Amino acid sequence: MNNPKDKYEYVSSATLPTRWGQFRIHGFVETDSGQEHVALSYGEWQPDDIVPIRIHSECLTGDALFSTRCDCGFQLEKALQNIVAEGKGVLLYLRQEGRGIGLLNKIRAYHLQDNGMDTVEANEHLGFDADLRDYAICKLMLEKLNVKRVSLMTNNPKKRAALESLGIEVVSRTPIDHGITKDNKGYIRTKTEKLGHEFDPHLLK
Ligand SMILES: Nc1nc2c(ncn2[C@@H]2O[C@H](COP(=O)(O)OP(=O)(O)OP(=O)(O)O)[C@@H](O)[C@H]2O)c(=O)[nH]1
Ligand SMILES: [Zn+2]
Repeated sequence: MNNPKDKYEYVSSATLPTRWGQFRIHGFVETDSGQEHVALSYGEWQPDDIVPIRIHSECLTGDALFSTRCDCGFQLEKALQNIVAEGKGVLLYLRQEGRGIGLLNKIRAYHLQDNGMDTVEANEHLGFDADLRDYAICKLMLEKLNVKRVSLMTNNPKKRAALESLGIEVVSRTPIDHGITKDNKGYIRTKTEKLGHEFDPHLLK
């Protein structure tokens, strides 16, 4: 069981019609923990083509409950729209809620932020690192979908570095700066200052 490939398994695929077009959904599981992840794919490509992709970290509040406290829901929608507009692409939806601390701990962290801490201070106050995410499963997901070269939609340089360390060629990065609101500007500023995210400073004024 030391082979990292044994840690993750592909399970099944199906069609997934969405508001923007007809995707396919592919299910994967982490064998030790039972944690489930999905990939959405759209269109077709050859193995050497550059495929637009987004790695999206689960955010129940933003993705499903319409929260404007972060930019996740807006980015998710924009990523799917971009993929359809490009005619092909992949969204890796990783179940790493709250940058890996889980939903209820994220609510604890939000509570601390309601009382003045920033997103990094709140994680640390709860005894967590600022960002606990692991991207290793992306390798199996992209292999399964025949993707070797990508253009990556993100503002987070750690995602680019993680893919490159897994042997994926990141040919370019596309900023995804949709969904900056009065409710999340401070949060996004902290991401820029403390977590290394790249945002156009004019958007954060
Ligand atoms: N612990 C914690 N997690 C948060 C908080 N706000 C959002 N998240 C989680 O952060 C993750 C998204 O990370 P972001 O930093 O917004 O963006 P990113 O994925 O690093 O980078 P992009 O690709 O540019 O979107 C999701 O899992 C959210 O649930 C917070 O205040 N505390
Ligand atoms: Zn979010």
